[in-house]
Amino acid sequence: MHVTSKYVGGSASAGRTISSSITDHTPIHTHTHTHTHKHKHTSGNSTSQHHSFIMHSKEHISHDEYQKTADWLRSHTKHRPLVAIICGSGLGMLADTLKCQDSFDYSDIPGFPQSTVQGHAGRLVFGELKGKSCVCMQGRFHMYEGHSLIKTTFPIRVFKLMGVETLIVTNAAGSLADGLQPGDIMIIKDHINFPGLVGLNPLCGPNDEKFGPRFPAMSGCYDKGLRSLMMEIAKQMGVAGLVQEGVYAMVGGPNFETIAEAKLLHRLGVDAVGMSTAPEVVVATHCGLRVFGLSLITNKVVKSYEDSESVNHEGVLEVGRLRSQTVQQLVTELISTMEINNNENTKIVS
Ligand SMILES: O=P(O)(O)O[C@@H]1C[C@H](O)[C@@H](CO)O1
Ligand code: HPA
Repeated sequence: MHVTSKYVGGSASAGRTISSSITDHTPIHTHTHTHTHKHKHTSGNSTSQHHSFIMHSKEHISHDEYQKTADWLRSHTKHRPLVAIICGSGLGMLADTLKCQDSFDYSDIPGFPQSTVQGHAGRLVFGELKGKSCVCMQGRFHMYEGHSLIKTTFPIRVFKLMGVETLIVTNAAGSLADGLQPGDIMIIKDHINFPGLVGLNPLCGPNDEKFGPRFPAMSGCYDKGLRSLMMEIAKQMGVAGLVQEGVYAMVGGPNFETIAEAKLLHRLGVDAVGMSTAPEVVVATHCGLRVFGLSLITNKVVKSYEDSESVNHEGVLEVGRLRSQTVQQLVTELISTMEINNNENTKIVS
């Protein structure tokens, strides 16, 4: 494997003591925060959102509806992306690095849900990363916002219909593993979809065979080749000490874990916990997308009654900002280096 890019700011040596600028490759210490949360207000009808959440298992979006949104986007942008990126909390800046941008507020895209979480801009950005056409979700949808899982994962099938072949998911997550510190980056090796295990699964309801089979396999849903490519890239960048593989667990949120829940997750072998990603990956795998996932560890999950620290969303966003450059460099290099099918979809329509 040959990784060609040069990096600015990475130390030559791997290991936890890598030093660079204070905002980048240094270990990050979290604090107990006492800020109150500010939520974005949207024009969405909260009553109908709540209703659709309750009705999640009966809700159905037809193939035509996904197609309509895909067609609308194709007619409004010259880009024909093969790679889609979902930006996690505090990681939206990745989209700003795209060249030749066409961007759309979610509220302007027919059929798109609205993002309501602070730190999620609510914009779809098309553009080029290292000459490769990409689409980036600056803000994702979470179950706890009141979206049904069908709505939460709506963009994935739209991307599929637009010709996307690879999905890169990023998220902010709390660590259970002793070896994962705030500021570390976890390549997702596998996930535990807690809502899915009890039937809160976007694939519930009538199966659309045009997207995939009724009973899709999920073993190997995080592409092995891309995982090892990312490790190689991290070594080349001199940040291998910040990067390791692990298991992500999705919980429903929006509250962070109790100490008893944290102990349970730890005993189950969960390395990092968050409130997203698994439904997106399930839908992407169902429709045959290749998936790569990355968690930015923003906090340690409190798992001792002696510990007086507590986590909050502002702290999560802060670590996202501090590590955004490293995450951007890693993802950019992954896209630049990975093999992408070179069919007519890669071309920009003039
Ligand atoms: O969208 P992600 O999964 O990155 O967001 C995480 C989980 C919650 O939405 C939020 C908690 O701070 O960050
Ligand atoms: N728990 C759940 N979700 C999260 C966390 C956490 O500690 N940190 C960021 N997202």
